Amino acid sequence: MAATSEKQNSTKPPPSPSPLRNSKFCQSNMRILISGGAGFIGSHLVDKLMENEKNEVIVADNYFTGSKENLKKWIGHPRFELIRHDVTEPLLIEVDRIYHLACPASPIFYKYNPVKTIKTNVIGTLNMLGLAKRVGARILLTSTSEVYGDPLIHPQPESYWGNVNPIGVRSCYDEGKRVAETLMFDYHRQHGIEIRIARIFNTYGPRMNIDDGRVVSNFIAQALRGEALTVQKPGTQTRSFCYVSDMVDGLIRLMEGDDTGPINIGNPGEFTMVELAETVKELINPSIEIKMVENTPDDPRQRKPDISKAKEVLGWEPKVKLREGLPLMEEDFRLRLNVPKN
Ligand SMILES: NC(=O)c1ccc[n+]([C@@H]2O[C@H](COP(=O)([O-])OP(=O)(O)OC[C@H]3O[C@@H](n4cnc5c(N)ncnc54)[C@H](O)[C@@H]3O)[C@@H](O)[C@H]2O)c1
Ligand SMILES: O=C(O)[C@H]1O[C@H](OP(=O)(O)OP(=O)(O)OC[C@H]2O[C@@H](n3ccc(=O)[nH]c3=O)[C@H](O)[C@@H]2O)[C@H](O)[C@@H](O)[C@@H]1O
Repeated sequence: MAATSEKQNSTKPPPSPSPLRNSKFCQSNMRILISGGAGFIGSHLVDKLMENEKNEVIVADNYFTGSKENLKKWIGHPRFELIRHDVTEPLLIEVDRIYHLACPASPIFYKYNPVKTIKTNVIGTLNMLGLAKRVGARILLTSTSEVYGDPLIHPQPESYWGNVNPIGVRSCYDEGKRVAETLMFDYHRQHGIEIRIARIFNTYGPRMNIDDGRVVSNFIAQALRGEALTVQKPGTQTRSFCYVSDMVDGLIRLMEGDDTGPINIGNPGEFTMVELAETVKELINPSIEIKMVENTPDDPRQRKPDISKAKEVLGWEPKVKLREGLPLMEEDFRLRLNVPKN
């Protein structure tokens, strides 16, 4: 069922930034924390933010699904810092912006330790909001299209409240992110914190873990290893795939814009899993087989973002089509799997 949410403005002014920000020891104009910055999207966000010499970037990550390898070109850089930190514990530092990404994203990994996943989403987000409140930082949460569950409205606008199973095996993630969104708005209304919420739709690109378990990385790795592509039944379920550079551009625009969100950020090009498998086969390895395998419970049957709001409010829309993005990811996977192109 669709429902329209009212714009929920805060009644309080935002807290003032720490006086330390004006101290002579502060060399950058903007000190930015990225929780989960050693992961797939986070490390691309680091690359983009480090291009600006006025930015100082701090990554806090527990390396559950991320790695130092993703950030190796920045380690030792004077404007970059990497901290081994679990967001379920408080973090005391001085920053102006917080991109809060920390959370395993692949279903295999978030279902591996569901209690930890929900703690990461709830306690982790509370800790990041507490930090934002203490230092007067603006905070962006990377929420997910999974807040729409198995959607009954298609494509999904931000006003749709979703169709989520609260006790299913995916709930640690999708209900966890829903609570994280609630916490963001409660801190905004109660304490005047400046918040931004992105609802990210399936994103792919170089640096995804090879055995991450998500569909695009699975298919590319399988095609390169000469293994059959595993389409989970029925294969007619759809997803909309966004290339990572478009995603990073959308996240930065959202952070620096005036709208709290939530705003859908994703590519509206929609494909069935059979169509995706056929495209990967055609582009990477035409001799490969496609085989149907069992699916997991509560797999959403369709997913496509309505991005009217992102276009209007952020002036953002994705540029990279699936057929352009897949070869860029293939190149990276070839290098890491050591499979040269013939
Ligand atoms: N990639 C997508 O398609 C997608 C879609 C929707 C939402 N998102 C969201 O975007 C964010 C990044 O996703 P990603 O694809 O880069 O995933 P990823 O798994 O590559 O990155 C997540 C990062 O968070 C870190 N992490 C996990 N738990 C942590 C904890 N308790 N403390 C500190 N660090 C922790 C991991 O080690 C990893 O570096 C996540 O919040 C995810 O929910 C991603
Ligand atoms: O974009 C989102 O909001 C969410 O999307 C994904 O969740 P999901 O769409 O289930 O991602 P995949 O595991 O890549 O599955 C996509 C589809 O591919 C299918 N699949 C997966 C793997 C595979 O080998 N074969 C296959 O057919 C699945 O059944 C599913 O229908 C992400 O993993 C979440 O982190 C993210 O929040």
